[in-house]
Amino acid sequence: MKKLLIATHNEGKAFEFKALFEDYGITIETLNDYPEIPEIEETGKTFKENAALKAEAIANLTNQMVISDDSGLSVDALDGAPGVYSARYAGEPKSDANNNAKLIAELAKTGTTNRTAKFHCTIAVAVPDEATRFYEGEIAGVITKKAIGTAGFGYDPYFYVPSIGKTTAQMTMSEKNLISHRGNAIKQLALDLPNLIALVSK
Ligand SMILES: O=c1[nH]c(=O)c2ncn([C@@H]3O[C@H](COP(=O)(O)OP(=O)(O)OP(=O)(O)O)[C@@H](O)[C@H]3O)c2[nH]1
Ligand SMILES: [Mg+2]
Repeated sequence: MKKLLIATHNEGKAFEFKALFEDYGITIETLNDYPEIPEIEETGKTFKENAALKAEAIANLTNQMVISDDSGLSVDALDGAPGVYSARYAGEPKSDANNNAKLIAELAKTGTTNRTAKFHCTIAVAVPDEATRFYEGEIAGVITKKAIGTAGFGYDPYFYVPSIGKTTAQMTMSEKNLISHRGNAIKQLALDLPNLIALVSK
């Protein structure tokens, strides 16, 4: 297994996957390398449902093992929002800047001092005619009032990790990958790598 297709258009995720899989000698392709593949609608109500939708559709279209990532931010004071709508919280077309502005406005509206949140990531691995496998990861944090840091993507400038003393946008990619929801999900996947390699070489 030298090349793996990640069913994503998100360059921020793709960068993190590339760095994480490099350590295993695996090269990553994304949907940006396959412009002919149509957009898969994320109609699921959970990260797991959406991750399955994306991985299974693309595995069936390309007849190969495909990995997907469905992830997002859940804010306690907003009853778990933006959750599965994280990428399109402020509507289409997707915009990190508009999503962050809405997040800060919605939190301010509640008048609460509780700014705890978590990032969640579900990775799905689909192979045609096989049961899809899932790997999950989370990281806890606190939403800042102002943007801090310029690295990463999405909500990173507003996601402060108390145990590290930085937002995820102040971390290098390897620092973030060591502790992040995506890094933690990939650690679970890595534990299962022998089974995945057996699946793909069937
Ligand atoms: O600051 C962040 N740091 C992260 O590490 C992170 N991981 C996820 N997110 C947010 O959650 C959405 C995923 O939604 P999502 O899983 O549907 O992905 P997406 O639509 O961006 O791409 P695709 O993989 O579906 O093509 C993203 O767009 C972001 O807003 C993150 N924000
Ligand atoms: Mg998406």
